[in-house]
Amino acid sequence: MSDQTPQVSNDKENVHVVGTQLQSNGYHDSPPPCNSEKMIQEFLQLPSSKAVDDHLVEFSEAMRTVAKALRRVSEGKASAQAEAAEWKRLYELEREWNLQQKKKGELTEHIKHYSDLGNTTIKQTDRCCGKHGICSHEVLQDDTMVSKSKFLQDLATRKAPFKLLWGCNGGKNGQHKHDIVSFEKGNITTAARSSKQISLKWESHPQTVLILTKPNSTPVHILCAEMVRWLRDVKKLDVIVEPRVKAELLAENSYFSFVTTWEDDEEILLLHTKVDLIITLGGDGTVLWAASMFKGPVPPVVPFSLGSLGFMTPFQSEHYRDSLDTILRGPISITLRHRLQCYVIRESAKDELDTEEPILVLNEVTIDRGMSSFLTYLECYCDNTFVTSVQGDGLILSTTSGSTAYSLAAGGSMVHPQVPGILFTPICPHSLSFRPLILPEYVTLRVQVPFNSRGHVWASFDGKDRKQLSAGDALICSMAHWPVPTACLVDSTNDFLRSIHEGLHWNLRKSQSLDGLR
Ligand SMILES: NC(=O)c1ccc[n+]([C@@H]2O[C@H](COP(=O)([O-])OP(=O)(O)OC[C@H]3O[C@@H](n4cnc5c(N)ncnc54)[C@H](O)[C@@H]3O)[C@@H](O)[C@H]2O)c1
Ligand SMILES: Nc1ncnc2c1ncn2[C@@H]1O[C@H](COP(=O)(O)OP(=O)(O)OP(=O)(O)O)[C@@H](O)[C@H]1O
Repeated sequence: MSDQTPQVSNDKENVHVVGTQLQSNGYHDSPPPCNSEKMIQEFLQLPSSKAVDDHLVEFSEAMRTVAKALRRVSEGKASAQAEAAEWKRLYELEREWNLQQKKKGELTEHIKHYSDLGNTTIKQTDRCCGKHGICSHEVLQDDTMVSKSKFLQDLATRKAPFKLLWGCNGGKNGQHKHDIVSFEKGNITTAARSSKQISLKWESHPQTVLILTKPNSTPVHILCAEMVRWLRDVKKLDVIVEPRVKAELLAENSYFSFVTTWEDDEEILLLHTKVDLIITLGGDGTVLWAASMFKGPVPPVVPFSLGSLGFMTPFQSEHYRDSLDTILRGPISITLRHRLQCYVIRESAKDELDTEEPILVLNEVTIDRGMSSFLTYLECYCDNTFVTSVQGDGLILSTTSGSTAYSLAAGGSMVHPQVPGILFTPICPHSLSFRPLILPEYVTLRVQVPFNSRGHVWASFDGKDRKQLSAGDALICSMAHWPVPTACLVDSTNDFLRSIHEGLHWNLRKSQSLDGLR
């Protein structure tokens, strides 16, 4: 009771103030000044005061409804934008598929052969396996561009076909199953899983190798020259290198004149139609570089370690002959590393289809505050649902391959690269309750810079190509349809575990001793 007394007297003051203000506004008469609790109680019972309370309650309810409606409108707009972008992407895939189908009839003998094996585009997922559950790869071919490209014409015309098999190192027991969930006889089971170790089996000998090298490194240059000789003299293969590397090789010895390269960056778009195998000499950055050169399908990548960490580079350069012998013979275990496809939509865009060129990332797209000292303020949507606002240094949307890179440093989980998913990891969030998320691979994420954002933010793609995003701009991100197949030293799981142990010293701890125990 003694606790309540001061509260009543506070109410008394409040009531007096409210009553006076209302009188001056002319809504109703104010109660007389009161000196006792009894009078206050009586006053509170007055119908006029109740009417004021009702007004206030009604007013605050109305404000809440308006706030809810505004929020729904903004969420609705963002989800409509995300949906439109998704429709555009699907439309483009459809168009691309139709074009390929049209061209198939005109293609040369060997392209027909590839095409007959099947196709792995999004529209083809239900048709990509033969009756033995064996998937074949897709060959995208643009004859007009190929005919313009002299260096590609000079190369052997036939690209080595291969099959992809899901199972244990291509063994007979494992086959790719499309139906992960089965409901035979009304019982739902998940007995058949799709993500078994994938194995690549050549159907004819690979003929063309693209070598990509880390620049400005003497050991890399020496190894590259030696490897090119061996591939040509012993393995009788065609070798393509970057223009910079060809110049370096020719400066060393005119013997290397057989090595081909491209003159025009447009020709890079066609490399996938001729290259059987990509060899990278460098670190993880060189693998990212190789992936970034291919905006569509990517030939299998064999990453040799000549960097400092080498998380994605399991092959040792000293043993390159043995490793390449094994790989050229096949079958090889591969990791299909998923990529993310990112679009920027500017505030000034005419409509949701007016996006900038898509950028594919193997590790992650990061949206951060750059040089700005303000907190980033980002509104995030997943398909049609508002996820959260990020207030902190930024946000990382990462692939599972990238889970061991920047996302890991920001507190994200390490995820096996064969797990399909998108990691949503905040960078230094100014909140005690923000934890990283892992979202399923089929979602489309939208990161919106709201109009009340205090500054610009910056998007970077695998640590490169920074783009400024201003208020009203948005970034759309979803899983790309073109993964990066990387050759494994042993298999996906063994390589991943070895990398986290050797590269990151994961869970390194001295063993407990038995000393002192009875
Ligand atoms: N705080 C951080 O950890 C931080 C900050 C910026 C960028 N990065 C990472 O650097 C990447 C760019 O790599 P780079 O080599 O061109 O730049 P870089 O030369 O700055 O090297 C970054 C380091 O990250 C390692 N790395 C790259 N990808 C990895 C992966 N998937 N798993 C484990 N480690 C990986 C590299 O080996 C290298 O040691 C970005 O994609 C980003 O993930 C990390
Ligand atoms: N072919 C290339 N052309 C241009 N730049 C490249 C090429 N290959 C790699 N780079 C860039 O060179 C830088 C260093 O390469 P990389 O990361 O492979 O070497 P590292 O730093 O010694 O190794 P690690 O990543 O294992 O620490 C990266 O920023 C990468 O993007």
